[in-house]
Amino acid sequence: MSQLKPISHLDNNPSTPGKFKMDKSPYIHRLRWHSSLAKLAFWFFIFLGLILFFFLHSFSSSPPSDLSRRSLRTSIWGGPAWEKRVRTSARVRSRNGLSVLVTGAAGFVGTHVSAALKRRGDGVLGLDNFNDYYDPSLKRARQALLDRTGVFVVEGDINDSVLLRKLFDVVAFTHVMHLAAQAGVRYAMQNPGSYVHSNIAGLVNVLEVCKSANPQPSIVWASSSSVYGLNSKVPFSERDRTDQPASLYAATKKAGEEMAHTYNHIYGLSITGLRFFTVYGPWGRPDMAYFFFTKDILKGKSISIFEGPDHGTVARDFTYIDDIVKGCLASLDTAEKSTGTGGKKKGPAQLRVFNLGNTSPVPVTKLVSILERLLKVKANRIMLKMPRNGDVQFTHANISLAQSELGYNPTTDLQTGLKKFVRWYLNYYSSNGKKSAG
Ligand SMILES: O=C(O)[C@H]1O[C@H](OP(=O)(O)OP(=O)(O)OC[C@H]2O[C@@H](n3ccc(=O)[nH]c3=O)[C@H](O)[C@@H]2O)[C@H](O)[C@@H](O)[C@@H]1O
Repeated sequence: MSQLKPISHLDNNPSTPGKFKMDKSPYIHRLRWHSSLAKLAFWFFIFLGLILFFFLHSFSSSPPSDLSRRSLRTSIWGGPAWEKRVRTSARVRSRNGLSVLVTGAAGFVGTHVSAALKRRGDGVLGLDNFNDYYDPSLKRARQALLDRTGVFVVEGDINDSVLLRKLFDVVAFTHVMHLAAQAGVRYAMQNPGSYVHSNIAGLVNVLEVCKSANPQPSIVWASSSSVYGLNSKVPFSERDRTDQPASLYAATKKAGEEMAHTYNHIYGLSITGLRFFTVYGPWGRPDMAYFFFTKDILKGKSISIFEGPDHGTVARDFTYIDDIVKGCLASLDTAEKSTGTGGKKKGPAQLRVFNLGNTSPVPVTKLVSILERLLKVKANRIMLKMPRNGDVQFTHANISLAQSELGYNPTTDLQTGLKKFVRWYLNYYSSNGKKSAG
């Protein structure tokens, strides 16, 4: 009997030394057949028990890693009403408008870019997984803001290729503004897997879906000034070396730029990478220094300010969000069409990388002084030697390429931008006293 074959095969396998000494009478044979079955069942249940144990254990360990939190998250989507919302949100309302899928739409830059696109009549659909890297209630508040402007944010992960393909089935997006990422330089030491999950696997998934979409969209995505790493030539130009990342975060962004090259080369995807320089402003990210310095100064808590070797200045080319948004929109507007169809390249396609910075680095000590003045509270400063945590001592953007190709021209200095941030912060966190900055 064919069913017996695997068993007899198992029987011939000398897994226990005594097995082959047994009598081969039919009765004994049946007994042996039953005992093998019982053994199989026994080991099967032990195996099942072990799987169950590890499964439950991974749930109960606290706190769960960011990666596990992400992968456990399920999104609810689909159905005619959902598709209608998707279509309505992505509908273009101006002549020659774009139809843009914005990933990371409930993030800091994603919210501002989505709102700006919608305001000028482009079709916008958001996608965000609402992970809890920082307070998700802030992301929900941004979502509510977008909802009021007519942007629907679908809850889902960029690694979910079924969802992404579905979105492209429903809407023929002309552009993808890919901003979903695991951000933060220092957190990469705590949760490296989350960077691989979002910035490597997630990006590949987005590129895979875009390459097979018909028509292929043009892609603009967020790289980072951190790719310059240990580069000491200032200001940082797109032509400078970027092969010495100082953090895993930077390494994943650099890897993203290389993968962009590959997808452009093989599939004809039009891709533009934007190296953002320390973006700040209203609705910002609570994991960034200007944000948690504000919170801690107001609470009377001490703040650690990093300094370089020999008390060297640590400085950043802080860039205001409105300037970044202009750079993002200009990148979308100047993006050429992808050239592939059916997953095949038909001709050379555009591949670009731009610095989007402010061109005027400011020491972190000066940032703190501005905050003190705006908040009318003296900070309790603790000067600390910069820990080896992925930080670099300074950043400074050369923006001449973005100026000539995109017409990018940042106009907001740190004092002006922080004033707007502080106004937003006080208003957002003081309203009814319920919210807290974490
Ligand atoms: O430009 C970029 O590409 C990057 O900008 C920021 O990274 P970073 O410039 O390190 O911004 P913050 O984390 O806000 O730090 C700003 C400055 O404050 C300093 N710092 C930070 C934390 C702290 O406790 N003390 C302190 O002095 C840092 O060394 C840095 O010089 C973002 O967090 C990254 O996601 C982004 O990719």
